[in-house]
Amino acid sequence: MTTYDTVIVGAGSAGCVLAGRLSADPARRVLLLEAGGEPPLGAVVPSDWPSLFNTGVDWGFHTEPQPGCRHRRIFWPRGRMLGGSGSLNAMIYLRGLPSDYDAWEAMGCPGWGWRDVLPDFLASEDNRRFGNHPLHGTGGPLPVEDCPFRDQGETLWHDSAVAAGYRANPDFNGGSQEGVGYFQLTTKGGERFGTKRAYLDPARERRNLTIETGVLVTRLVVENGRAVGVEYLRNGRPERASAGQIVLAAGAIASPHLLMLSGIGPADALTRVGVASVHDLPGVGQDLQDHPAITLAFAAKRPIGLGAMDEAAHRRAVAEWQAHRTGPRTSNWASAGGHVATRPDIEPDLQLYGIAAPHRDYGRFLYPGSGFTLFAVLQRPESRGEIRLRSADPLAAPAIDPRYLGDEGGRDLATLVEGVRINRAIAAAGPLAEAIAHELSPSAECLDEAGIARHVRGHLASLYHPSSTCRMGTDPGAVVDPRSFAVHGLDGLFVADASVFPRMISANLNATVILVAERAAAALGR
Ligand SMILES: Cc1cc2nc3c(=O)[nH]c(=O)nc-3n(C[C@H](O)[C@H](O)[C@H](O)COP(=O)(O)OP(=O)(O)OC[C@H]3O[C@@H](n4cnc5c(N)ncnc54)[C@H](O)[C@@H]3O)c2cc1C
Repeated sequence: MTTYDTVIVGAGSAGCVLAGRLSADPARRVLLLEAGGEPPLGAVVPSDWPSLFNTGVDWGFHTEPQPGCRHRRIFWPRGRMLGGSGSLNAMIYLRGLPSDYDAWEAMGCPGWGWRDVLPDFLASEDNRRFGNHPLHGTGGPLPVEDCPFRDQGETLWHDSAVAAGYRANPDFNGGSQEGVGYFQLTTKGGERFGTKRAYLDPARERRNLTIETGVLVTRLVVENGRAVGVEYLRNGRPERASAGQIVLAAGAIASPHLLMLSGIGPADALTRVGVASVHDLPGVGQDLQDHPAITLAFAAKRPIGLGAMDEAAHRRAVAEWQAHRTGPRTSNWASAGGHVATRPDIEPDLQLYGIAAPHRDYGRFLYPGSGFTLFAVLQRPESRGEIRLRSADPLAAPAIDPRYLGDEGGRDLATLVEGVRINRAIAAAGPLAEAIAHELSPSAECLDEAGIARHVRGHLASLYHPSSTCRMGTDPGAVVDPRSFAVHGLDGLFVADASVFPRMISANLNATVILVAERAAAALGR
């Protein structure tokens, strides 16, 4: 058994940052353990991320049946490769609202307010459009740029949203998030550029960094209140590594799962499935939050943009990408969007997307021909769910129960119903009104309030943003210390990934996951 200074579990968005930063100290021996392997070509070509779903690089989870969603199990892809979910995400770079981080601070996380986190966001950013700017950084490891390709259908959506009364916003990470425009992406030279490329690859030759892929971590070894090592399977055979610091960066599902498999979590629940309690920590796996989304699809009167591409046009696009790293394959197909408020007195509570192809569930169900899909995504869900152990077997997935639309007041459902109305208003305005032939089934049949609510319950999908299952804080339900990232009550054990968010943010998560990992690396390196 080899001994390291730091073992990092999971080479995802956060794990790659941690490995890159911590191994910069040549005196520190770092081991990075990852269940998956090298990302395939589909993780490099920006347009191809949905094609990775349900393949070997996707954990391909499903939720428990959701009572609020007609008892459907909802699909939750997660990356299983170097770069993790950041190797199959849509690459959108968006920070939360300043009020999100101020709320974190108010929840008992000193130093996490907007004033404090902004400099750290800027330090990791290398913005290729805005350059030096009070709200943007240059020279950081993470390239941020405009989507290199814009589809005609995306422009039509944008102009219709403006015609429907939403203001054009040239920079969602600028002074205000509100309005419609185009998201910036973490791409460079026509390729995905997540934290694997930005932080891990430059560190891979370091002699003090060992990267083990294809190994499944099954348990943390805790002795006398201190985490001293990890157990993992390589080709089904058990191995073990020990270290002074064990850092969980396995994501918002697997980090609480591993804690619970190791006896760290709500003692009663662990005992019920046959795991001996090592450290009773009731908050582990609790407070699960996600961004639920509802879509409407529309057929176009005539071929437009992406939907107009025939077999030959797709072949040309592939050839163009192969030769020059330009053209349609550099698009994430989700760069047109924005943020709107459903009530006059609040900050934007819905994120919108205008996608230039008619589909459901991120292309898993495609309608033939040209058209549009309009998304409304709930930004600050009130529903709270949990990750719990289904069994003591580390090879069994945990139960994922976000309890969508489970909030008592029904605010989550009401906001998504309003999102459907907003999207119909956009579809009926400006150039989309001209281009659209009709709304497609099944949403087309849902017209009154009750019908729209039925559509939301029957077709809500995830935007794939689980968070907060090992949240930072100092209250009895908190799991991680907001300054040191240490698991409360144990020595040598830390968590640094999307699971430590004290509360969901009003944006896609990756930029904030990188912030968490940068801060954890600084804290662990001290
Ligand atoms: C399809 C999709 C699209 C998204 N689009 C965007 C977007 O456009 N913009 C944005 O900001 N966010 C987006 N997100 C969210 C964002 O990518 C994630 O929130 C972020 O990547 C989470 O980072 P993480 O480090 O917490 O976890 P992950 O990146 O998921 O990393 C966890 C890593 O741990 C490994 N692991 C897990 N368990 C074990 C184990 N037992 N042993 C060994 N290794 C293990 C996993 O294989 C994985 O590599 C998207 C997510 C998905 C899934």
